[in-house]
Amino acid sequence: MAGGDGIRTPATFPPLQKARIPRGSFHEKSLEQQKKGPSSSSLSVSSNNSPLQMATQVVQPQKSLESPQHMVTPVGLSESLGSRSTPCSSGSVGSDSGAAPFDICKKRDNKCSFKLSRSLLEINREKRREMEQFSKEIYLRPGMVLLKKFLKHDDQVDIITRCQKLGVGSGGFYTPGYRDGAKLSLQMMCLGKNWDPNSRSYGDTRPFDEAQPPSIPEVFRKIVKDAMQASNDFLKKKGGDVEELPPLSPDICLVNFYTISGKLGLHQDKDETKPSFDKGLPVVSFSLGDTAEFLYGDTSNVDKASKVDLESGDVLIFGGKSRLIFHGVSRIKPNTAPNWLTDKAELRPGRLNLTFRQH
Ligand SMILES: O=C(O)CCC(=O)C(=O)O
Ligand SMILES: [Fe+2]
Repeated sequence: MAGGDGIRTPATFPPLQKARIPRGSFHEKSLEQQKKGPSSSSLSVSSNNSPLQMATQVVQPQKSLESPQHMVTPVGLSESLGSRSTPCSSGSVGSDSGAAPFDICKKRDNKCSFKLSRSLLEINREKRREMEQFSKEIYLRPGMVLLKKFLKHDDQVDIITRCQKLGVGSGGFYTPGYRDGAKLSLQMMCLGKNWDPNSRSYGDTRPFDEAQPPSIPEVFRKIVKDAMQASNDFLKKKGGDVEELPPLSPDICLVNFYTISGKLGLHQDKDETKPSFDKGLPVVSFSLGDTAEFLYGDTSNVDKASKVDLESGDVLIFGGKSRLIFHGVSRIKPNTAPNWLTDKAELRPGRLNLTFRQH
């Protein structure tokens, strides 16, 4: 995440425009400006629906969903609009370090879990049916590949379990806050290095509680490596002048948990280093749980963005010519997580996302 004009600082809400916010942040722009697109984007504007995108069912977003008001949850409105309105949100906010840790998994209730749990036979049948839908690769645009259903079932459960444990410990999930009181509609945890949304920079500890981010589990790195390999094998097979992506050795992983009301405004991931960008080192993103409507495009103008669903098990890679693409999550589709996953991993309603980068 991170970055630049838009960083994960989605949107504008009228009262926030007066607040102290970093120059050039997405907060700074008026609603109208955001609809029109940035006046000084670092990327050139181009219309983006290539025939390939159409062929891969990438569709233009519905305008009503992309209203910037939806992308930010100012304090005071969070109870009705933001992630806090759902029963499963209880993470600490910014410097509010006394709050209970946020648990991405449901509390086990022994009394009712017996009655509600589905039979093993049923779960296995569903798992088999899911596995029959083979993984496939989708070329979204130069430098951007979507590996559908790349994460194995057991890996998905393992990733959730590990993130749950890390998330309730030191350096675990919190609601990123801003000095101006606006906060993102998600819970965040950093692995490897801390990304600070206020200064938009990486550090060894997070400023509000001095906690050190947990390290990136080795198994996560291995999956990233396999995904890069699969993506490059696919690009090689495609041939033509399609660029392959340089290998990533991630030292940062940002973990986001979106409740069903979670969102993330269009932004660029541009707080990593120049050598990282110059090499076009990709961002590798894992999706687990409920499906996200993911937007991407050449500007922060939501009306010009393309849209693709990210389902549980999907891995999205954007590097090379797409490394600085604008991207965001316009909504989470409730009740779309596979039943076998919610049964086994007991993930709360919502979506877990991990983005790996190299500083
Ligand atoms: O949730 C996602 O798919 C995107 C997350 C993201 O863009 C970020 O963390 O910077
Ligand atoms: Fe991002």
